Amino acid sequence: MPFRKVAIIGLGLLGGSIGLAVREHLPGVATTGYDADSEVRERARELDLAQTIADDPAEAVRGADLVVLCVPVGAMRGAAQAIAPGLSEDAIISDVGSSKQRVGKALAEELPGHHVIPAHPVAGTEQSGPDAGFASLFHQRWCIVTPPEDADAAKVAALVKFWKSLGSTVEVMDAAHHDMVLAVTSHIPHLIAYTIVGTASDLEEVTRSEVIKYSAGGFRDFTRIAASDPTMWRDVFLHNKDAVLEMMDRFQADLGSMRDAIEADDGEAMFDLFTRTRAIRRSILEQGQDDARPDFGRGHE
Ligand SMILES: NC(=O)c1ccc[n+]([C@@H]2O[C@H](COP(=O)([O-])OP(=O)(O)OC[C@H]3O[C@@H](n4cnc5c(N)ncnc54)[C@H](O)[C@@H]3O)[C@@H](O)[C@H]2O)c1
Ligand SMILES: O=C(O)C(=O)C[C@]1(C(=O)O)C=C[C@@H](O)C=C1
Repeated sequence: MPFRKVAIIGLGLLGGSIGLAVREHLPGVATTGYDADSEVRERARELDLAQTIADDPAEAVRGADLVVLCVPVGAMRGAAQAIAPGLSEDAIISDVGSSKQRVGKALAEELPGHHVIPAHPVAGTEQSGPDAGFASLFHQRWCIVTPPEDADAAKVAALVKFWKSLGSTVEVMDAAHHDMVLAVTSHIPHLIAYTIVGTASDLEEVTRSEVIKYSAGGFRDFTRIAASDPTMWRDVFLHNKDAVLEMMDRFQADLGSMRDAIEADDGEAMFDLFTRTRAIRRSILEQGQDDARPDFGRGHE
């Protein structure tokens, strides 16, 4: 492994999981952690999420050859400013943020002359906080690395190797492309879940208790997604605004077409779409990229 010491800034679901995963998969690699919230630091010590938990961000990154920022995307710039005084010259500074263009720009602006290589493990749950982390989170999951054009190839290779060691399949991609793809596959689905659960709870004739009572089926899946962390997702929508708005326009147009099909009793249009979407789900299952993988979901519902 090209790294001797990994510093993790932000010790919630992602940061905690990285700490636990490094201990399991890379036992020779030292870990330090820091979180802006002193209660999270305390809990991280109890849970042993990293070998050392520092009370100061610059102290946490001192001597680290890989620093991974695991804070909400809106907090990345501030976290970069806070670690700057402690960074080694040849350290890689990466992150796990769900949107990449603005995060990459903020990190590059705050850390000129450093090796900034953003990344996004496409792995998570609706849970947050230090108790939510688990070592197998990244198993059989994509991790998308979005290096700037002038990135040092050896440093990119080292980061790719790190994520592979934690069980991920790695793809290197342009940040703008990442943001467009993830807007469709992750950000808009969360927006739809937040909206539909909000709509259901707002409806006067569907009381809150009935929403809970009858949510055993498909609606329950939406409520899981809609329970995701409000700070994280507010930041994602604001930081990937352009791609999210573009995809929302597409989605609204498609929703309008579906409305027209229902109004016109056009069963064929509906049947064709539902057949296509069923095939997509089946191909996802065939590729093994699903919650049905053996070590996922248990104990994290
Ligand atoms: N939750 C997911 O499913 C998921 C999946 C992939 C990527 N991500 C990304 O990972 C990042 C972290 O998400 P999470 O789910 O672990 O959130 P989380 O709420 O579980 O943890 C975030 C932690 O960051 C800390 N923090 C906030 N500002 C800080 C700062 N300036 N310095 C140090 N610590 C700070 C918070 O106190 C909190 O403990 C986000 O950027 C998110 O977009 C999340
Ligand atoms: O499974 C979930 O609960 C998730 O929402 C995980 C999920 C996703 O949309 O796939 C959420 C945000 C991330 O940036 C990566 C993964």
